[in-house]
Amino acid sequence: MNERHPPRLAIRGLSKSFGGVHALSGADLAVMPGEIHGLLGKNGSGKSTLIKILSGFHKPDGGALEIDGKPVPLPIPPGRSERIGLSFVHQNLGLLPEATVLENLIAGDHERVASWFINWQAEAARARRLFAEHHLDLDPWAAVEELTPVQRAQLAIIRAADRVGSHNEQATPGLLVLDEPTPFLPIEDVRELFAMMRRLKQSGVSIIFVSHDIDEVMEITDRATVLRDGQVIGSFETGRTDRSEIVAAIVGRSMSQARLVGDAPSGTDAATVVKGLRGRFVDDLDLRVAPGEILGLTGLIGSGYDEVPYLLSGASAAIAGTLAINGRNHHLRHLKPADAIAAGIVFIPADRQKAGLALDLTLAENAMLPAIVQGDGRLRIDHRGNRTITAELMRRFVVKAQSPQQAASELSGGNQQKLLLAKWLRLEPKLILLDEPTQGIDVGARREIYDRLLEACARGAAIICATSEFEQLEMIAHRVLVFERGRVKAELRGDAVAKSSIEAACYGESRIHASV
Ligand SMILES: Nc1ncnc2c1ncn2[C@@H]1O[C@H](COP(=O)(O)OP(=O)(O)OP(=O)(O)O)[C@@H](O)[C@H]1O
Repeated sequence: MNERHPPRLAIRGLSKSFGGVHALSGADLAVMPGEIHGLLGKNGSGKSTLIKILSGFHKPDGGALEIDGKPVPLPIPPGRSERIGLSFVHQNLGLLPEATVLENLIAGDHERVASWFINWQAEAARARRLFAEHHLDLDPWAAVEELTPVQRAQLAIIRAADRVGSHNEQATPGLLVLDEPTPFLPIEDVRELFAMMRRLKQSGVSIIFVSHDIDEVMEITDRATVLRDGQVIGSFETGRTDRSEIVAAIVGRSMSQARLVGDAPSGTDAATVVKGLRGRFVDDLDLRVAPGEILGLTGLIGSGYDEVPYLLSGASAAIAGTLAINGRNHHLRHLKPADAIAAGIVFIPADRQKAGLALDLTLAENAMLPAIVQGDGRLRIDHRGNRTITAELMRRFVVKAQSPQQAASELSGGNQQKLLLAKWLRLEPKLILLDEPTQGIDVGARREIYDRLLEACARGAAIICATSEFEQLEMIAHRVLVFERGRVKAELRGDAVAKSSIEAACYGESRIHASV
């Protein structure tokens, strides 16, 4: 980080309202050359709004921007970002899966593809040099859909760095904005990305790293800025700041990370029982979960734990296996999602935008959908009643939105996730299947989600939660199954459900059954 230069990026008094909502109020932010700067804040705190102003998507109501000490007029015209030294990698990475690595690298780079003729061999040689410089093992001719998730993230980041490096009119290495690039990546891959970010930093690139993962922010950033309700609460040197201080700044109060559940409920009379489950990754799995119990499933990537909720809900076809719930036995090969819902099973997938919500519909319409599926097929919709119920769900699940009639697409990512949970828990299901339930949810709202899940348990629901977040399991799981190669490698219960022992079980070699 170079302290003598003017900030790579300086924002002063940036504001933006949507209707009556102050998404951003007078926000200040400074990022130095070669600095990795975290941007933290609760769901709906204004992070995306700030970034969308920088990318030229939103026109701010007021505020000033300087890059490398020079004023830049706002709004930024669409398509100008790279020329002023800014480049963006959003969570979906913006890659074309069917195209090659090389095509993705130059797609949309108008200066490179403006001529009549693209010299593919020369472009491939250039790409190879670029990848070698950044220690990346990428084949320019490989299809992006064949890359691993971390390679895709690396490609998106290197493309952004390359663009800003070559098009920036100020000839500096520029600033990259990485908007939650890691949530679907396992820890080993996150480390690989961090190594790449450190190398970019060494070459003078500045990075804004948006994340809900406080541990990641503490590990990779030099400083971090916290937004709350559209206002900057403060900027911290992460190496010198306590984690709990940052959490308190995010949520506005101190938060305990203590375990929220006690012993698993006793008595298994009415348990959900799965036998002989086989899928693409899961191999001959037996499990049972009692009413009122939260069973966590975890493991390293590819271990198969995250396939289980899809197989038990009919979202993916099982090869074999049975599920007994409520005294009825279901053959999982033939189970359809509608059968699962009728049997009292709900599934909340990780990919809320593609698989969870109808983004063009309103919040109330989204909240109503499961009730239609569950109903008798006759469409008698009580819109007014539904709006009232939705308003109540919004209050209970702390969904920050203007009204039940707002489009789901206008909600911040975390608020979309809370809406998704509200919509399914409204059915008071017997078995709740979750895949990464708090992805993109801020630390304060997580606690509220956990409380809603614990309420569902108290009512007698059983929960199966697949997650790579060990801390989450420590807080809410009565019992944890750790997977390896599609099979259960370790079972942890009671006080043995701790972040450290889950980590040890994932990375350890032997089969362990720890319980207290
Ligand atoms: N296009 C829009 N129309 C109306 N309101 C909006 C729009 N975009 C954002 N908002 C509102 O502005 C506020 C800030 O939202 P923003 O998306 O910036 O939050 P965020 O910090 O990125 O949240 P998350 O972590 O959940 O993604 C929220 O109250 C959101 O509902």
